[in-house]
Amino acid sequence: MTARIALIGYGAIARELVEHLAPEREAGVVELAGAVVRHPERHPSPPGGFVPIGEAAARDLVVECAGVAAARQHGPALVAAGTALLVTSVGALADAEVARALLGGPGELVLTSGAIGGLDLIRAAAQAGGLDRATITTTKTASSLVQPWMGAAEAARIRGLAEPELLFDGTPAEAIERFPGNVNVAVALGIAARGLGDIADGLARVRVRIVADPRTDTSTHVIGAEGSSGAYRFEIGNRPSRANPRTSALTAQAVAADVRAWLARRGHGAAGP
Ligand SMILES: NC(=O)C1=CN([C@@H]2O[C@H](COP(=O)(O)OP(=O)(O)OC[C@H]3O[C@@H](n4cnc5c(N)ncnc54)[C@H](O)[C@@H]3O)[C@@H](O)[C@H]2O)C=CC1
Ligand SMILES: O=C([O-])CC(=O)C(=O)O
Repeated sequence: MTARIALIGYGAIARELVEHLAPEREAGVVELAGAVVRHPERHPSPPGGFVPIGEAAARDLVVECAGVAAARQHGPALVAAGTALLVTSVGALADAEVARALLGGPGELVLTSGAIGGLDLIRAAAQAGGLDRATITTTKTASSLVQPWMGAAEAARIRGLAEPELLFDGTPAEAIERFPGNVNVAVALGIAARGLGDIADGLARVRVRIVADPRTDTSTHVIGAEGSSGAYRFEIGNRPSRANPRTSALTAQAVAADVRAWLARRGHGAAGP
């Protein structure tokens, strides 16, 4: 049986996902059946063409790869309509009301680990009460951290940095509001660290640092965690996406793996463990 999948967003992640899913499309396991975007005229044509969100809701799976604001705008109604939703902009769940709606069903919600890893360990330790605190230090090229809310002078200063600079040190909720396209991974870490409690409990255990590095060509996430389960450190050095330097290329690869796991769960095809 063919699974019909719609995309929200048709930027770097969505287009790379289309390429990664070529084997499943050729085998007839997946049909990419349209993309929802705000400005079709600014995009190349996606497989299945541009569709309104109401049409996307009728697909077997909707994959959001459009941003935190788009996930908050469209996600709750899709899940309420019973549509399965795979969210890339995991930072959307830093808002408690949005998180409640997304986790409340009846549609299935899948959250990607995206540009990081090690969340299985963090989840297991936290659920056992063995994780007290975690940190994530995200380092990216200076220009990829410039945000629309920064003044022109601040943006130019960051683009012109000669040395690495700490741009942010605080909570995941604050980090995702200020850098929505850069630190969804910090909220994903907080969700894994929730243990058996609320997402807010997990987010409260995480401290986020964002570093602009004018000399790097890698997007790095260094995760530390500790508690009675042990002390852990993961260092992830990702190649940035060619199409969007804010985004690690691993993200679309992770989403493709999530789609394959979802297909296997729904009996649409085989996926390895
Ligand atoms: N979980 C993770 O590890 C990661 C998550 N992300 C998330 O994925 C998002 C997308 O990343 P990219 O593909 O690199 O961005 P991009 O900027 O290349 O593409 C974004 C696409 O979404 C569309 N879009 C924006 N707002 C929309 C809306 N309200 N409704 C419909 N379409 C809308 C844009 O027109 C564009 O087609 C990021 O903004 C970020 O939130 C990105 C990297 C890693
Ligand atoms: O792709 C990355 O390295 C991380 C990222 O942008 C995000 O989490 O939003």
